[in-house]
Amino acid sequence: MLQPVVDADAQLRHIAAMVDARKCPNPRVIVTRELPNATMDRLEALFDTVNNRADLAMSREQLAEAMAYCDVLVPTVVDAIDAELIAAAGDRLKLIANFGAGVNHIDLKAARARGIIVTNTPGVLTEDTADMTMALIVSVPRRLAEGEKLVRSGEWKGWSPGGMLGHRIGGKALGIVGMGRIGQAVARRARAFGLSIHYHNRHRLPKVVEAELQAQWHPNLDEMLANVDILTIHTPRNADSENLISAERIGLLRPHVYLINASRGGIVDEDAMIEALEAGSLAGAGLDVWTHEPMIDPRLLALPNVVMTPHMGSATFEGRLATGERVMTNIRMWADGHRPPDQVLEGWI
Ligand SMILES: NC(=O)c1ccc[n+]([C@@H]2O[C@H](COP(=O)([O-])OP(=O)(O)OC[C@H]3O[C@@H](n4cnc5c(N)ncnc54)[C@H](O)[C@@H]3O)[C@@H](O)[C@H]2O)c1
Ligand SMILES: O=C(O)[C@H](O)CO
Repeated sequence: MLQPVVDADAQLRHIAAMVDARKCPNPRVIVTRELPNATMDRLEALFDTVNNRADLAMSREQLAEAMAYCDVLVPTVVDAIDAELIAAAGDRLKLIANFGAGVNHIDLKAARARGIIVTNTPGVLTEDTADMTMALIVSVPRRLAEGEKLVRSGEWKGWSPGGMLGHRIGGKALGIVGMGRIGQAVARRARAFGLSIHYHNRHRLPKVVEAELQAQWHPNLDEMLANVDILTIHTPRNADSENLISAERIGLLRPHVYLINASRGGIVDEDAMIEALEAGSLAGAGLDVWTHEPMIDPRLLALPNVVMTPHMGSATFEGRLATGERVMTNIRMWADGHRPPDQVLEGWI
């Protein structure tokens, strides 16, 4: 008779002990930046939390100190959690529960090498960011910022047939690069504005979703770029999307095209985009994110056909509270010994 290779009871005891070891009933949580009061209060009620109650990002030294003494770090997009900081983190640090969807400021590979789980907050910011993107899609061709500036200047002389003419968006072709949550939410809005939807994504969407969005898949990004009137970017910034909209690809866009980016700086070659705008080979841009945030290339400030917002795509009171809840769910699930629902893995985001 075959003998079992391992004693099943012993194996179960071993698994139970491992789960217990992972349970962390009252983890020390350090939050790097002031969050909504309700979120900070709940974090303090639920965990052994140290909130940074200042609306100032931590210095690198403060981050290193925090990472030496906590079980869970709650950073935001402005905290560069690079390989060096992760390598120097204390043994206690087991979870980085990011307050936000994008995690390009965290070195996922280095975190995995140290056995540190990283989570984000997908879904709760989707509609707000799509609203802001849609606002940029409308604002740039219709010259909203220029019009607002004219009224404020006191220089407006009244209505005229040729005054403030822009371009209609209805009937135009919208190209969406990155058709995930936000890309799809933008597509829904854009359909209502009469735009036709074209998309390029790492994976093709299920036929039923394509049908609902009336979206046409373009496996070849270059081919899509050469045929759209408005281009909007919604991929995360990752190894594959870095400089995805390169100088060469900007060169494929027709001169009447508007480029919108509410995803991340670094995906679009900002220098090449500015040169195209200055040369008139790109009609305009709507930008919520920047290559060197919060520094803005001064050449952009001089361009009237660029609408600029300060990384505020997800900035709603409701969205911030929901983001906080998502962070707490991830911490609670992890502390109870489960896999947190929003774990992100390098190569999957
Ligand atoms: N401006 C803001 O305030 C704000 C707010 C929220 C999110 N964001 C940004 O938006 C990004 C997208 O968020 P989401 O919730 O839609 O993410 P998501 O994961 O739901 O969707 C991303 C999509 O991009 C695709 N993708 C990834 N890399 C690609 C590549 N190289 N080429 C083509 N497709 C690629 C993925 O397959 C996925 O379908 C976030 O990562 C974040 O950087 C910005
Ligand atoms: O990615 C996000 O959630 C926003 O850009 C803020 O981090």
